[in-house]
Amino acid sequence: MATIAFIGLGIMGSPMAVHLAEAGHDVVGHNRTPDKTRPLVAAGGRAADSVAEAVADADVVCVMVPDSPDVEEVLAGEGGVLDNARPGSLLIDFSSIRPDVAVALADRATERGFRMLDAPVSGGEAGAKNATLSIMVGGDAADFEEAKPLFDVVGGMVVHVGPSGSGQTVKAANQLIVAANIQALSEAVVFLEAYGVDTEAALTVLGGGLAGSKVLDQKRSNMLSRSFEPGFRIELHHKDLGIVTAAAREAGVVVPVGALLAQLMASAKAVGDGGLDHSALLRGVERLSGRTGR
Ligand SMILES: NC(=O)c1ccc[n+]([C@@H]2O[C@H](COP(=O)([O-])OP(=O)(O)OC[C@H]3O[C@@H](n4cnc5c(N)ncnc54)[C@H](O)[C@@H]3O)[C@@H](O)[C@H]2O)c1
Repeated sequence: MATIAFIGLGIMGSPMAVHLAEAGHDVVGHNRTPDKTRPLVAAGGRAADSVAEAVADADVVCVMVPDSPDVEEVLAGEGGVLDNARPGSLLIDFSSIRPDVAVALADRATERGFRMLDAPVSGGEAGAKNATLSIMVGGDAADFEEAKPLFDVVGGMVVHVGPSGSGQTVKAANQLIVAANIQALSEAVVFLEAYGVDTEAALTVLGGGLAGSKVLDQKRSNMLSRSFEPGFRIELHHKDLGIVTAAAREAGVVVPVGALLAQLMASAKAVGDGGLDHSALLRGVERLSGRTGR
């Protein structure tokens, strides 16, 4: 059993760390707001007051924080992982960040004697709670094989997709697909309601055909009941669409739907919806259609 430091115990990190502790690993968690360590401690893990304390004895360091600058701070900032973990230990970044930042951080980690994998996840809060996440892993194949038993504790579909940064590139594609799916579903729901169709019945039959999706299964109740507690915040998905559009531009690939989705999410943030679940893109459809207030 490994000693695992887990930095970032939010919506995703907390249940992931709990699963690792329940699997028998010695998990030491740290979060900027300390009360978030409670579920891990209740599951037999330990809480640390700082990154330095959490990583001091770790064989493996897991990171699950919001954005590229957060991962840079946790790894390379003052009091961070690179200065305080044991060289040789394996660093796994589960956060969704820019692929170029992932590559740069892996290079810095390697220079300091660490090994590093980028391992962003998909499956949402439900996937984290049920340990059924899809995990797309970039980095060295031997390091992936070493980490695979840990990935299997928190994940369902776990795939090594290529060298360092590849996991983040795949995750960017994932976020483009999910956002388009949610926007289309939102538009369909508002459209069906405008015609007075029984939306429950409609989504049930749609779910059995080619329009069926995990997005439909997981987000239909949020949309129909207009309950948008996250889940996955629009502001985080907007961050991911920024990654998609920048990386696509860099590669000379045109992503008009991605660019539009980034604008729609920026509009949602501008009206104060950034902290809501991404299924609240439906509110934007209602606003544009003059159908608010349901
Ligand atoms: N929520 C989802 O459905 C989902 C799904 C897949 C991927 N993701 C990705 O996973 C990552 C985390 O998302 P989340 O929804 O769990 O976010 P979250 O905001 O709920 O959790 C992030 C946690 O990190 C902590 N944190 C931030 N900076 C820190 C630092 N420097 N030191 C210690 N703790 C720090 C925060 O206090 C917070 O508790 C993001 O990159 C997101 O895009 C989220």
